[in-house]
Amino acid sequence: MKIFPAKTIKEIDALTIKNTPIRSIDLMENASRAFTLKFMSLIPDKKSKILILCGQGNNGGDGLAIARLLLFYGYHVKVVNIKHSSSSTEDHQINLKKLKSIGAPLLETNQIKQIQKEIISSKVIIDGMLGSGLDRPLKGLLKDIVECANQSSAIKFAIDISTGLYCDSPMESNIAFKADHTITFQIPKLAFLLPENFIWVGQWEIVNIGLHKTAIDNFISNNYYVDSNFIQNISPSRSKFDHKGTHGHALLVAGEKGKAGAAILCTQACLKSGAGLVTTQVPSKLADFIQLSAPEAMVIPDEGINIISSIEPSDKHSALGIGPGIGKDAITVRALKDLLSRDKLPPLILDADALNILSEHQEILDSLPEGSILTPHPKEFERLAGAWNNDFEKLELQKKLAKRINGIVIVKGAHTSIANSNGELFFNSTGNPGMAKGGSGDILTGLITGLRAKGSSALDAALLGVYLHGLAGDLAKQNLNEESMNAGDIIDFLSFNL
Ligand SMILES: NC(=O)C1=CN([C@@H]2O[C@H](COP(=O)(O)OP(=O)(O)OC[C@H]3O[C@@H](n4cnc5c(N)ncnc54)[C@H](OP(=O)(O)O)[C@@H]3O)[C@@H](O)[C@H]2O)[C@H](O)CC1
Ligand SMILES: [K+]
Repeated sequence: MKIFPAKTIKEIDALTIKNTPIRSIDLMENASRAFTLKFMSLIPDKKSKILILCGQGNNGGDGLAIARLLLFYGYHVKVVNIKHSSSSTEDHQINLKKLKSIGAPLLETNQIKQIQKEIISSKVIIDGMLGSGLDRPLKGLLKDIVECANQSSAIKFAIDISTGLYCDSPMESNIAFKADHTITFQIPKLAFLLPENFIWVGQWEIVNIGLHKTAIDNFISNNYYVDSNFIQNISPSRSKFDHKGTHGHALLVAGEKGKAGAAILCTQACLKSGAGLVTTQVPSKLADFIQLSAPEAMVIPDEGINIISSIEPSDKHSALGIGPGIGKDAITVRALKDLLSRDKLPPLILDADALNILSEHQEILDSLPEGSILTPHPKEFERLAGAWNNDFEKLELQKKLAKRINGIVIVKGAHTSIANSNGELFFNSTGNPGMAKGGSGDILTGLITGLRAKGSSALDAALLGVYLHGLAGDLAKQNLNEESMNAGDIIDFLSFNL
């Protein structure tokens, strides 16, 4: 699914109105109906007082239409038409007229005191003040209203996007409506995918409003939201006469004394990727643990008893994953440097301590072969790429690093982002906070290495690996809950059943 900036959404709107064809007021009605149905599924209680705060633009027009629909369904609604501007849009005016014609409880004012009184007495607040048309920081009346609403304990919903939040650029002032839920229209907004905006966005969901498909297809975007439809197009398949030799041979280099678990989890996850063969190289002391915990895998005991001392893939290895639990001993650093000085290498996946070694020896970053995949968590990413002032800047650093290595950079977290060297960004839709535990990253590395070994391109292996890893985490959560699920449980649920 493409992610578009506010400006493009406006253009898609206009093309939808022209080509569907549909009147602009009917598109607003579609959007308002879609919001209302989703809202009703989340708030079935019709007795609690719902306050709808409406601005003078089309976001406010949506708010007025939603009020009419909720009243129709028997909800207890009060509407405030906030007179923050002397003019309002045409569709706003039409919906205001309709609302008045049914005698809806309506307050039209620019008096903060009156609005405060309504906020204090409401159990649910719906924000229809400003949407994607925001073009300057909040101040004056709207700022006061947002501050007052944020102090209320009411459940808060944003129509399309919270008032005060830009769709695709950083906030200039640190104030926006603090939504618990955002119900957005058809196109995900970049702002929703960034950790710093979680306090304003809350849980967010997309509803379809009937935007013109060709218009969406024709606009180019560099940002994508990776959902199950997206993944279905890149999922690998097997054919009848395949054998283990046709599905690649993954080599993993992992573990040091005290970190056998990282190597075990990585190996077990790699075995779930569908790769034909999996070999894990570990310090010799750990070899038996791998053999016992992953009998399907082969093991190469390193000459180092407790550390990795050399990394020597052969022609038969079709991908090489390095890093989980390897430590940063000088001998291991040497082994990684020697590896990267070779002419011919299998596709690489680098994680954990391999990344920390790269951070401390930035010169070897430039010797990574084309198509390498780096999988840092935010702290590892900061060590590699430097600090950022806001999450938009972080995305720029991520794209820059992907370009520098001519490969893929995966920054892990909620909505893990994946950058390629063409300046494209992909945001994952699966996963949950229960996965933020030791070992989770080792599993991702094993899985992506296996997918790469099987023949997926670097980008596809990254997208598929991150998506399936998150999906398995979501299944583990369903069965065990976020607190009690362990990283190892994710492996049990790894599956290509989308
Ligand atoms: N395709 C869709 O997604 C559809 C979305 N819909 C809804 O429409 C809004 C966008 O509506 P729009 O009228 O373009 O914009 P807003 O309602 O967000 O803003 C209106 C005007 O408010 C002024 N403005 C901007 N920033 C501020 C501010 N900080 N303080 C005060 N006022 C502000 C500005 O006008 P000015 O004349 O004052 O400059 C804006 O133009 C979208 O979010 C959806 O909710 C449609 O209903 C259906 C299709
Ligand atoms: K809003």
